[in-house]
Amino acid sequence: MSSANHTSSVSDASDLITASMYFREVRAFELFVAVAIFVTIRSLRKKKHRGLAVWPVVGMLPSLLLGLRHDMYEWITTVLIKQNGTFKFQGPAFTNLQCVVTADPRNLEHLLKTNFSSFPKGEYFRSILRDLLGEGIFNADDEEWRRQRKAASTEFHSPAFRAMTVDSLVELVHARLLPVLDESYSKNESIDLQDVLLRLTFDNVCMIAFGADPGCLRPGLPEIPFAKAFEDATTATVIRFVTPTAIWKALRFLNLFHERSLKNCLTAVDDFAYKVIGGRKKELLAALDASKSSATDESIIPCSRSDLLTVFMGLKDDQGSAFSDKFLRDICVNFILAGRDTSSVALTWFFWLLSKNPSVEEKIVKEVRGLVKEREILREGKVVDDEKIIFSPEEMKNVPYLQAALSEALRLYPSVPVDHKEVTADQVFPDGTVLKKGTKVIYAMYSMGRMESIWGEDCRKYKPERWLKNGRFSSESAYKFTAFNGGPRLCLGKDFAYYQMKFVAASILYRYRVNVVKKHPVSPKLALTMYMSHGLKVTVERRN
Ligand code: HEM
Repeated sequence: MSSANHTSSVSDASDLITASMYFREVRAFELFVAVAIFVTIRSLRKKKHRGLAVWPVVGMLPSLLLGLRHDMYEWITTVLIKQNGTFKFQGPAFTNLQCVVTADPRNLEHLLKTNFSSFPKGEYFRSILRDLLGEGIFNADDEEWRRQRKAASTEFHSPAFRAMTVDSLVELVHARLLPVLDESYSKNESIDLQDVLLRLTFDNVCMIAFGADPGCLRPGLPEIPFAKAFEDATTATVIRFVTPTAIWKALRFLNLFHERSLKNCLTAVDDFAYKVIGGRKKELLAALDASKSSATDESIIPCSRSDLLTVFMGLKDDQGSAFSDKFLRDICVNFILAGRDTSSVALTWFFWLLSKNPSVEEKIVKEVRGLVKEREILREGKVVDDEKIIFSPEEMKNVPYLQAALSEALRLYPSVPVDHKEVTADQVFPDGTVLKKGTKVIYAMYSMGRMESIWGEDCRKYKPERWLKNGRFSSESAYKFTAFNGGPRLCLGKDFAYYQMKFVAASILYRYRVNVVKKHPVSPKLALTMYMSHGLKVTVERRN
C-alpha cells in the first residue's frame, strides 16, 4: 500500500511537473502568439501611418528589399506619392539606413537654398567618398567647398575656358564620334550608344580637367586602364553605401573583398593623375624659363593651357603657398566624376525617348535643318557641304525645341536620380516633417518628375512642349526641376552640359537616324548615376 501510495504520489508529482511544463509551454506559446499579433497589428498600424510596415529589428528593410527586386526608383516614387511627397524610412537598427525621403519642392527649396548652411553633405557621406574624392568640391562642405566653388566658377565663366571646351568638343564629335557611327553604319553593325557616349564625355571631361585626352573614343573602342579603374572605383565606392560603416571600414583595414579592388583601382587612378600633374609642372616650368628667355628666343611659345589643372596650379592656398599635388588630384578627379557620365546618360535616355516619340524627333530635325538653311541664306543660296557642317555655340543657343526635348528627358530620367544631405540642427520642413539633428535626407529627383502634384496629370508623358512658351524655351524653378540641383550648389557645369548635349544631339540627328534594336531591354541601373542597365543597342542609318 505504502509502495502503491508512494508510486501514486510519485506519479502525481510527475503529472504535476508535466502539467506545469505543459502550462509553461502553452503560456510561452500563447505569449509568442500574443507578441506576434501585437507586432503585426503595430506594423500594420504603422504601415497605415507611414505607408510601409515596420518590423522589429529589421524596420522597413523587407519593403525595401521587395522594392529592390523590381525597379527601386519606381518603388520610391509609389511610396512618395502615397505619402504626399515625404516619408521617413526606418532601416534595421544596426545599419545607417534611417533617413527622410522627400520629393516636395517646398522642402527642396528649404534644404537647397533657404537653410542651405544647415544641410551640408555631412560626415557620413563624405567619409564614404573620401578615398575616391578626397577633399574635392563634390565631397567638401563649408569653407573648403566655398573656396573651390569660387575658383572653379571664375574659371568656368572665363572666355579662354569656354573656347577650350568648345574646341575639345568639336574635335571629339567630328574626328571621333561621327566616324565611329559611320563605321557602324558601313558595316551594318549595331553599337552600344551608351558606351560610345560615355567614352565621348569621359575624354571630354579629362581634356577639361587635366588637359589630357585618354582616347577612350577611338575606332575599335579600346579599354583604357585609367577609365576602367575610375569606373570600377566608383562602383566599389557605391557598395559602401549599403554596407554598415564598421564593416566596410574593417574590410578596408583588412584589405578584403570590394575594399581591395577599390584600393587597386584608386592606385591606378592616382598613378594617372600624378603622372599628368608631374608632366604639367615640368611643362609650366619649361614655359616659365622660355618666357624669361623669350626676348632672345622667339621660337619658344609660352604655355597657354586653360584646363582646370593648369589654372589651379597658378592659384595659391590661404597661406599663399601653391596647392599640393594631392589637392590638385582631388580637384581633377571630382570634375571627372561630375562631368564624365551625367551628360552621356542623359543623351542615352533622350535617344531612347526619341525612338518612342518619332514626332518629337521630326521636330528636332526640322529645327536643326533650319540652322543649315539659315547658313545657306547667308551664303546667298550656296549649298553648304554636309560634311563640313560644324554647329557653332551661337547656333546652339537658337534651338529651343531641342533644349526642351533634352530638359524633358532629364525631367523623366535625371542623371543623378537621388541626392543626399545631413541636417546639422533640429529643423522642421515646410511640409511639417520634423528633422532631428543628424538626420539624413534623401531627395528623389527621379520621383519628382513623376508627381502629378508637380507636373500635372500627364507627368509621365514625354512632352517637350511643356517647356515652351510662344516657341521660346522657358526654364522651370530649380526646386521643381531638380536635375541640376539648386541653390548655391547648383551644378557648375549646367551651361556647358546643355551646350555639349545640344551639340552632340544636333550633330548626330542632322546626319543619322538612330534606331533602337528591337526587344533591347531598357531599365535604369541602381547606381549614383542613372545608367541604362544593359546599355542602348542601336543601329544608325544615314539621312538623305
Ligand atoms: C546632364 C548633365 C549634368 C547633370 C544632370 C548634372 C547634375 C548635377 C547635380 C545633380 C549636381 C549636385 C550633386 C551634389 O551636390 O551631390 C551637380 C554638381 C556639379 N556638377 Fe553637374 N551635372 C551635369 C553635367 C556636369 C558637367 C558636364 C560638369 C563639368 C564639366 C559638371 C560639374 C559639376 C560640379 C563641379 C558640381 C559640384 C557643384 C558643387 O558642389 O558646388 N556637371 N551636377
